[in-house]
Amino acid sequence: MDITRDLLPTWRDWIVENLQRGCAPDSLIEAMRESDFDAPHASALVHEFRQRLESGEISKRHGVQSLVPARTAFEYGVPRLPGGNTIETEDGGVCVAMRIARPVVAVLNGVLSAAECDALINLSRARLERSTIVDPGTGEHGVIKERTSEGTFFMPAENELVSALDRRIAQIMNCPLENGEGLQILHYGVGAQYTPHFDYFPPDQTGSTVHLARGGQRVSTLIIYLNEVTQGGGTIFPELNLTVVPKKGSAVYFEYLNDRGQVDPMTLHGGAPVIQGEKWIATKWMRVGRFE
Ligand SMILES: O=C(O)CCC(=O)C(=O)O
Ligand SMILES: [Fe+2]
Repeated sequence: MDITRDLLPTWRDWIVENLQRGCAPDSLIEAMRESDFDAPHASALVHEFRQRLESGEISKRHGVQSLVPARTAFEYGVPRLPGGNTIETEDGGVCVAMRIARPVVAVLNGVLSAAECDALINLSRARLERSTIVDPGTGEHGVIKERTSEGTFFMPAENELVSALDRRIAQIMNCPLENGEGLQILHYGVGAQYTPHFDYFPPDQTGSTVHLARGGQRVSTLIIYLNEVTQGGGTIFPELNLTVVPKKGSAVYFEYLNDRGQVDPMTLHGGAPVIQGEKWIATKWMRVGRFE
């Protein structure tokens, strides 16, 4: 029996694409397990696609020729994130606690004060809604079980605090202010998580077109922790075996679009389940052009 017969095309493409770009099969199986595949099934699927890719059979049977030619590897240029141990902003500076060069990831301390974190949480509480994701096929927003947080967006310059923070964040991320999407606040209760994903819009997928029309591809992400989580809730980077532990006012930064328009799959990341306590974050996504 063909074990791939009942698999959704989005999962099929996801497995094929990730195998082609050299992801470890175990990290795919792990991500699938977190999306409620049972382990033997996930493992069988990944190994089946691996064999089909190796034998060259996959393009004939699944019609995914566009995925089959080897992608040119992501080329790292000069990081967009400023160098140095601190990053200056108009109202102070933030400390770089840790940097990785490939992919470009950094942990930053002192991005927000404790009072600013509390103010953002208080402003958001009353307007939280269940978070959605963009369906790669249709481009529509939908609620899925892989993302169980609640959130809200602030419009640019919606209030004085948001204006000041947006300016500071743009300086840290070294991008024009107007390229930023509205600051997003997320809240995760016990058990809530966001399984590993990319923040960029998958270049090959039709659903991306509508999003790319507004400001182009995403360039970089800043996730700011607004509180401390008693247990769990770290930001995980499965390709790097890295977990960033939430610390109030600190942030994790990563960038994934180069000058050639390539996106960096090593920035796969997610929010691990909150085991005890709750988790509040503010996320900023920068676009390559003006976001309107
Ligand atoms: O919750 C986290 O730590 C990750 C959030 C995230 O990946 C996102 O909002 O895109
Ligand atoms: Fe993300």
